[in-house]
Amino acid sequence: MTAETIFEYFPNLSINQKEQFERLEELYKDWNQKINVVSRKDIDELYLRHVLHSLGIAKFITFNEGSKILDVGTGGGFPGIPLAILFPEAHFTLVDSIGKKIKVVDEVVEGLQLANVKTINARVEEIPGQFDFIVSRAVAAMPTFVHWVKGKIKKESTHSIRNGILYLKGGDLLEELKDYKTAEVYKLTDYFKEDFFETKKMVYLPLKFKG
Ligand SMILES: C[S@@+](CC[C@H](N)C(=O)[O-])C[C@H]1O[C@@H](n2cnc3c(N)ncnc32)[C@H](O)[C@@H]1O
Repeated sequence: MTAETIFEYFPNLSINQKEQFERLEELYKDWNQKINVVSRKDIDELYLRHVLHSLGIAKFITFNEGSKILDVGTGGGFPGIPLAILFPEAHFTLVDSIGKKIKVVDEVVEGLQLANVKTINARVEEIPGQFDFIVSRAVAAMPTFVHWVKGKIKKESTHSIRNGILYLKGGDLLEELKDYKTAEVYKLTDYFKEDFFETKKMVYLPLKFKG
């Protein structure tokens, strides 16, 4: 898959956004050679496994101008970087506890001149601030994750849905979500036709969840 597929799924991109998506491959390849943060296979299929997967969140919600989004355990910048390209008017904070991962993210942010991204090298439990939405992929089981972030979600919403967590997850979520009656699960195959998404889901957990 190339950046062209991203443009087909998201047809209203500006020239600048298209260029940013196109540059991602080169930037990640360069930086991954110096500091290995993304597996070889994942780098070869960057647009499918990382970029399009991250953008599953954007098929569910459009982030407003000025809204504040926290990406917890961003690793090499996913889902935060693709979402920050797509929503240049929203503010993204990308946090990870591993310094070398944040170093790669910083280089990609600089390479793309992404003005709406701030990075923090810390455990999420330690950072201050409140956000409209918390996004994440593949970081911790839901109860642990909720425990980390529940004080970090703003009560007042500027979106048409309640503020909360948007979490990209795979596998059987029944057990993990059994205590979260308000959780909504979306299949990414409803948005994207590639086989890769067959096991991929997104969980929306609105504020005022139990946990
Ligand atoms: C499996 S990786 C996923 C990275 C990225 N979200 C992705 O999907 O490509 C999990 C990441 O979460 C980070 N992490 C785990 N616990 C964390 C915490 N409490 N605060 C911040 N980052 C954390 C790890 O350092 C690691 O980079």
